[in-house]
Amino acid sequence: MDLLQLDGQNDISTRPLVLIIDDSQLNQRILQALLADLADTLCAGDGESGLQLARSKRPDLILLDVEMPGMDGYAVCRALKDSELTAESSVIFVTSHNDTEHELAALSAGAVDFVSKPFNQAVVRARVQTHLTLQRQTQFLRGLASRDGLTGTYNRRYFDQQWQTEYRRHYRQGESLGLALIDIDYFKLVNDTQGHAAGDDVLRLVARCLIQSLRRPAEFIARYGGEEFAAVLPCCTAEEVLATGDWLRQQVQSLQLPHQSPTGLGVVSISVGVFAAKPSDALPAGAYLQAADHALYEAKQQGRNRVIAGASLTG
Ligand SMILES: Nc1nc2c(ncn2[C@@H]2O[C@H](COP(=O)(O)OP(=O)(O)OP(=O)(O)O)[C@@H](O)[C@H]2O)c(=O)[nH]1
Repeated sequence: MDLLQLDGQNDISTRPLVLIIDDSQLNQRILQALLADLADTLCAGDGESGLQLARSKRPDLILLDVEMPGMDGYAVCRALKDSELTAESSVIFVTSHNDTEHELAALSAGAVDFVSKPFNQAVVRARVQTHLTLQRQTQFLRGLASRDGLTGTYNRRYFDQQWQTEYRRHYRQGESLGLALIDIDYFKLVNDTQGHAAGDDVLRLVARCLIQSLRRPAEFIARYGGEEFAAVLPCCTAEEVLATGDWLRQQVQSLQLPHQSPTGLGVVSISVGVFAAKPSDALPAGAYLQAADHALYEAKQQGRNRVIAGASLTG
């Protein structure tokens, strides 16, 4: 299995989804029929319900009418582009206005294209097809840019961004957020005794095992440094983070990868430092990293192949 797809991210094999926001049911039906073989479609009859559907279904492309009761198409487009959840959906305006002024207004609101009504069906299909292809290519490149080339886990840059996002989300929702820092024990000895290529293989196998061992969809693994990984564990209590850390430790040990480490264990093992708490002003995002890192250091000091829970150094 491709590591890029192990956790369900960047899966470009599914059919694209197009959301049609138009107050005319006739237009909705015509567009749905027109796109039936290109994409799955969803319809909304006004801006507000269109926004709600866009947030929950994350369509690849949105065909957006301008004149609608309540929010007009430009306001809907700006709201889509302002939200992290919907900004990546491409928007094509489908409107009875066909002058330059409206075309410019559509593009400056964040749309990628503009089609005038009455529309030529072949042209609408061709434009939708073009933007779906571009959208898929962008998703694929974005996926590659956030991955570590050797192990297929998320990379440090993605971790740094996503950690801040998760921290803010948990702060708003008053939920406990968990973090595990994971380091392969005596990894230098793998390189020294078995060679650098074998070291790379161990990194790949441990990474794959960590990814496959996570059990909840929003959890993810990132390569944090050379032989160090981070597990981000949303909505996770102090008790749960300790249990997850130990589960990961057991899973790596059960791979039974041969290793002549001074522990005498004979197989590759990991040490894990964990920390979980509700975010607060006294506990900024960086404090979790400090606490988990300190705990990881303790796990190494106490003999490795173990999990230690950190205490907040600031709170
Ligand atoms: N093969 C390989 N080795 C790497 C990679 N990145 C870092 N390393 C090696 O990982 C080793 C890490 O060694 P140390 O930090 O000394 O720690 P350790 O041997 O794992 O020992 P402890 O962490 O104290 O248990 C170094 O020798 C690095 O060269 C990589 O991508 N591939």
